[in-house]
Amino acid sequence: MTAGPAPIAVALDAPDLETAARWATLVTPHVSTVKVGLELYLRYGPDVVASVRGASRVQVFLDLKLHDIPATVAGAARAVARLRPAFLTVHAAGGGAMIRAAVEAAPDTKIAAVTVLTSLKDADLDDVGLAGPASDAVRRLAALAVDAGAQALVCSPQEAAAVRAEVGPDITLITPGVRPLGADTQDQARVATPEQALAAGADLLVIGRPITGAADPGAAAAGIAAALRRTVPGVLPSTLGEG
Ligand SMILES: O=C(O)c1cc(=O)[nH]c(=O)n1[C@@H]1O[C@H](COP(=O)(O)O)[C@@H](O)[C@H]1O
Repeated sequence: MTAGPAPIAVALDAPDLETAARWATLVTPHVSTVKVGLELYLRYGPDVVASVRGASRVQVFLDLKLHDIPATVAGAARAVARLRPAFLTVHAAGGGAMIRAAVEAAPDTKIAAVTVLTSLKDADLDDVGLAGPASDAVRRLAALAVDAGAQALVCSPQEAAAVRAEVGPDITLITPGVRPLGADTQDQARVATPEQALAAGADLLVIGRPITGAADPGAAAAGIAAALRRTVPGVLPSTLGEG
């Protein structure tokens, strides 16, 4: 990997805007992307995107995990498209027509289809009506989403290599469930280290609490970025979106 921001999306899952903006300022010298999720967006609305983007050129990943009938998802995607996020998440389980509706409604944003949440383990899949194991369900949903036009996929690093083999090189693979060696997994079930995720073919690693929960989030982000450079030389993110 060359110098420059690392292919990391820092999940700004903060209870208030001041904290999120502070984290964003601290990490943006080191990472390519910041992620705004439901906690911030539902509290502060669309203005939050400009607040965390600040004066930087960091990509904003809008993680709203839309999951509804196609017309409703199209309307929601259209409503946020003007914010020009690099990525917008939808749940792949909403089906092909729903994913296609989002893709058509937000032409300047990569629609990222969430396959199987990284908090679920194989034993949980029965309960939510998915035929497991997780690796099979992820591959099925990944293929469905790409057929429907999704330009990005969200899966755990444990499935990244299999998904890459399934969908080819042009799809942006995004992996949450990333934990540096020895870090607490918290509510994540299917995890791997940042180095393993990148080596498995991920283009963008979503990392939240291991960075934002550190005493110095900027130093934590810089440390993970440096470790990636050391251990995965020559690996460049292939298809990061425009922000
Ligand atoms: O869509 C996501 O970003 C996502 C999908 C998924 O399967 N698992 C998952 O953890 N995420 C998000 O990734 C982030 C992970 O945060 P940490 O567990 O703190 O690193 C959170 O903001 C989640 O909402």
